[in-house]
Amino acid sequence: MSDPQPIVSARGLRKRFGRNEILHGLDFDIPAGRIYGLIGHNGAGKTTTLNALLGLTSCEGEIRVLGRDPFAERARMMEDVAFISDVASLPRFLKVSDLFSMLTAIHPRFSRARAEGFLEGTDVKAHHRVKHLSKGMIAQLHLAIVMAIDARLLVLDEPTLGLDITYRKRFYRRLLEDYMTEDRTLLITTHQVDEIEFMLSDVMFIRDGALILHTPMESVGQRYAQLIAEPARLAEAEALKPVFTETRFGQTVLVYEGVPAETLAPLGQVSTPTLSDLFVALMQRDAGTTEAAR
Ligand SMILES: Nc1ncnc2c1ncn2[C@@H]1O[C@H](COP(=O)(O)OP(=O)(O)OP(=O)(O)O)[C@@H](O)[C@H]1O
Repeated sequence: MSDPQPIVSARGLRKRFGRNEILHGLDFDIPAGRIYGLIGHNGAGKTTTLNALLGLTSCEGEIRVLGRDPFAERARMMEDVAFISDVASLPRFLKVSDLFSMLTAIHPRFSRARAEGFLEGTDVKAHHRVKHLSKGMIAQLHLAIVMAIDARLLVLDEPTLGLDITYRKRFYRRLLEDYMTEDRTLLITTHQVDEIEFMLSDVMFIRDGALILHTPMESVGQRYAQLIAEPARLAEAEALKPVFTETRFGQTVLVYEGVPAETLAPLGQVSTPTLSDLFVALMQRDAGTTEAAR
């Protein structure tokens, strides 16, 4: 059963480092059972947002995770949360078996048997030291640890950094097929938007510390349309006020918000923008013309 209470709830979330305001008052809810992508450029505030909801940094405004204040009740909250930053974050000097012992000691919902079961048939053995594993083997170990933690909220910050495309794809497929249930919620940040688009239920775009898009994936196609304009109809296409225009290989590509596909169809080839196309379009749009989705 999905929980009607949001798993994460933020109101007016602000973060300052000295005189620099990094997060400018974020408002959002993440309901249970959803797979959220938090997407933004370098320095946009993704990690700071994750740190705020993991209780790793104090913030102004209000934030609740699983009904708790993450900063004040971090230990209790983390019993139901799994967080892994990037694959390089595993302690390199430990043997795999020692790592599992450590995790057994520190995480009440870590199942050693499940992690070991997951590694059966891979090249990663209990006696291996992390520092002697290849990046691909580390990815398998990383995934085994993630899958062995029975968490209600799983937070992944650039989880596949440095991995080749095969391992990245495998990582996400196993996560989706073998881990996700309607009682679990996943929040993931990555720069490789195309690779997670297939699994997301919702997306948030963050730019310069502000949410400029927060929407379920199914409504992206209702709100946005992309047009490759026929050259003869370009002036008409531009008159419909695209949010973004770009020339690619001699073709003019325009992205629209709130313009029906039927209106655009006579002017060229219409499609729903991919998440990466939408990201480029909305990130380059003037800051004053964007607005959060809900
Ligand atoms: N401890 C800190 N002290 C001062 N400024 C900081 C600190 N941590 C982050 N920042 C600044 O806050 C801004 C947001 O950083 P953050 O790490 O949240 O971005 P990000 O979206 O995760 O970027 P990336 O994709 O590069 O990881 C950056 O300008 C960064 O320089």
